[in-house]
Amino acid sequence: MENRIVVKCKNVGKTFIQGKEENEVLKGVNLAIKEEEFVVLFGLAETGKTTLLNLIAGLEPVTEGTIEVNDEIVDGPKPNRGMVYQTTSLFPWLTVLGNVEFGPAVQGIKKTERRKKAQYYIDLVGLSGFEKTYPIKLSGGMKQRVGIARAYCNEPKVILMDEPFGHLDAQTRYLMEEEIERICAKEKRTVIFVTNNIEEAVYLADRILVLSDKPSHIVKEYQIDLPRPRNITAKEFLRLRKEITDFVERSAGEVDG
Ligand SMILES: Nc1ncnc2c1ncn2[C@@H]1O[C@H](COP(=O)(O)OP(=O)(O)OP(=O)(O)O)[C@@H](O)[C@H]1O
Repeated sequence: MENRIVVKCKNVGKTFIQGKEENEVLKGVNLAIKEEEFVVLFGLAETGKTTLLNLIAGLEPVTEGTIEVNDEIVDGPKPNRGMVYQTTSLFPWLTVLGNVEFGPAVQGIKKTERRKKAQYYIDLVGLSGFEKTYPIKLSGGMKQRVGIARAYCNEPKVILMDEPFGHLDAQTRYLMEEEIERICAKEKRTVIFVTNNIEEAVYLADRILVLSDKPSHIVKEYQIDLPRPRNITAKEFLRLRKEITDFVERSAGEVDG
């Protein structure tokens, strides 16, 4: 059976107004993302990837068009959309367990039930044994694991990840890409993942949506049907990586001159 559509953007536009300046960042964005699909938003710097993610999260209002998540118009943040940021803003006064169970606690889920849930996701992200540790004692990669567990623990319909590995060193980044692949295979969710790293995009995505320059819209999409886990040195992987890079550079070049 065809998976149903969970996220829909219809003719979405976003203009920021700062004083007398108007900055039209997105214009005519149309997309449809299926249940359990892993979609990467890819584009050069400042093409509005984070802005689009924030609109889908309901953290910013659209200026034009509509966004629907799970058949509901987005008009503010909701627990059915979980965010994982580049620098994970963990609560420093809470332990790993406290951070992960924070969402369910706010939603009023009883202690035994939310503990069980939190423990499941802590184990899933490979942090068993660190339940009582405070964020200050964790490495960057471990903090991102907590951020992922925290997002999953709300059991959202859609997980939105904004360059979650952008600040990690290369080695940890590779490891976390493998980890997210493993986590997604076990806990199927709809994921929208922002990156400007092409290798990461091809490694993780079921589908890559390429954003144009500002005002941005989706200029191209690539269905990535390579078997998982993917081999970053495989011929087809390298071919796709080059094809997408060439496309993005060519389209940027057309605008530049
Ligand atoms: N809250 C805001 N107020 C005003 N302008 C904003 C705001 N958020 C983003 N912008 C502007 O929107 C444009 C796109 O920024 P955005 O961060 O969405 O791009 P991006 O593709 O995610 O960039 P990068 O890859 O560099 O992180 C930029 O010109 C930025 O200045």
